[in-house]
Amino acid sequence: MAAWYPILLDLTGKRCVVVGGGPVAERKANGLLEAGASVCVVSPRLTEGLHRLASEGRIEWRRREAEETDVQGAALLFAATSLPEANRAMAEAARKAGGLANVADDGESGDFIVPAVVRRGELILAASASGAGPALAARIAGELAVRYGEAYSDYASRLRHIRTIVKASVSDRSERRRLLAAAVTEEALEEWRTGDWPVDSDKLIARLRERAGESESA
Ligand SMILES: C[C@@]1(CC(=O)O)c2cc3[nH]c(cc4nc(cc5[nH]c(cc(n2)[C@H]1CCC(=O)O)[C@@](C)(CC(=O)O)[C@@H]5CCC(=O)O)C(CC(=O)O)=C4CCC(=O)O)c(CCC(=O)O)c3CC(=O)O
Ligand SMILES: NC(=O)C1=CN([C@@H]2O[C@H](COP(=O)(O)OP(=O)(O)OC[C@H]3O[C@@H](n4cnc5c(N)ncnc54)[C@H](O)[C@@H]3O)[C@@H](O)[C@H]2O)C=CC1
Repeated sequence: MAAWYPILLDLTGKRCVVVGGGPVAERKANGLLEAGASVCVVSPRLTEGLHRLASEGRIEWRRREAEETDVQGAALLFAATSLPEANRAMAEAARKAGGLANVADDGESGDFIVPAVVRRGELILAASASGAGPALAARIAGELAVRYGEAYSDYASRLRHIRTIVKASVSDRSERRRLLAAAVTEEALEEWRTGDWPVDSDKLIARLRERAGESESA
């Protein structure tokens, strides 16, 4: 069994080909669109959702059965037809063409599998059971979505700004690490979100030193 390596890919504008037009293909296509990929779906039929995306011009639709040439220029190939042999043949073709393939009916015969994902702006939470139980991955992602609510989207964008200030104002690396650890407690994140904004750099550093000191003496 594979010891899968988790990674976040930048797919902005990159060509990704999904073969198959059922609910599984739709889920993959939607995940790809969220990541800004350029999506092409090859299938004689589409779900209603995929149909809408095609008519809105958000995906390219090749209305026919998949052919090996469909993988040309694809960074990623998602084989999600109902035919295992077609899925395997397309994955093989994608690999030969230098891309990576996902096989929906048999994860192990592809190069990567897709985790269950929760997006909160720049915060991305992913859960995977390595194919042992996709429903478990989905359940855990559902729990993470409750634990890490919409506020985390603001938290992440404020934190990006704060980190830029800390990096520009504190040259000592261990001090930077100490301050940034103090910046990410739930209490601190809520303070950045609800406090006056934008923050004054000197005041922010002073406040972070205070917070770091408090947590160290606690
Ligand atoms: C290996 C993998 C390959 C891949 O697709 O990358 C794969 C393979 C298979 N899935 C199957 C079934 C189901 N898959 C789901 C759901 C999801 N499946 C996803 C990923 C993966 N599925 C990869 C492993 C990831 C991991 O384990 O971490 C998720 C996380 C992400 C996504 O697809 O976007 C998404 C949840 C999204 C969400 O809701 O958050 C449900 C639940 C449901 O539909 O409600 C069921 C029914 C219950 C069950 O069977 O467990 C079957 C049997 C098909 C059959 O019976 O014919 C196979 C084939 C096999 O058995 O290996
Ligand atoms: N990885 C996952 O999360 C899951 C995977 N599966 C597996 O994925 C497969 C697809 O699942 P669903 O979308 O529910 O199936 P589905 O049967 O609803 O859809 C299959 C789609 O493939 C198209 N198709 C069939 N032959 C084709 C070909 N040669 N070229 C291009 N398109 C072709 C059909 O027109 C249809 O749109 C299932 O057979 C199952 O084994 C099922 C559930 C979850």
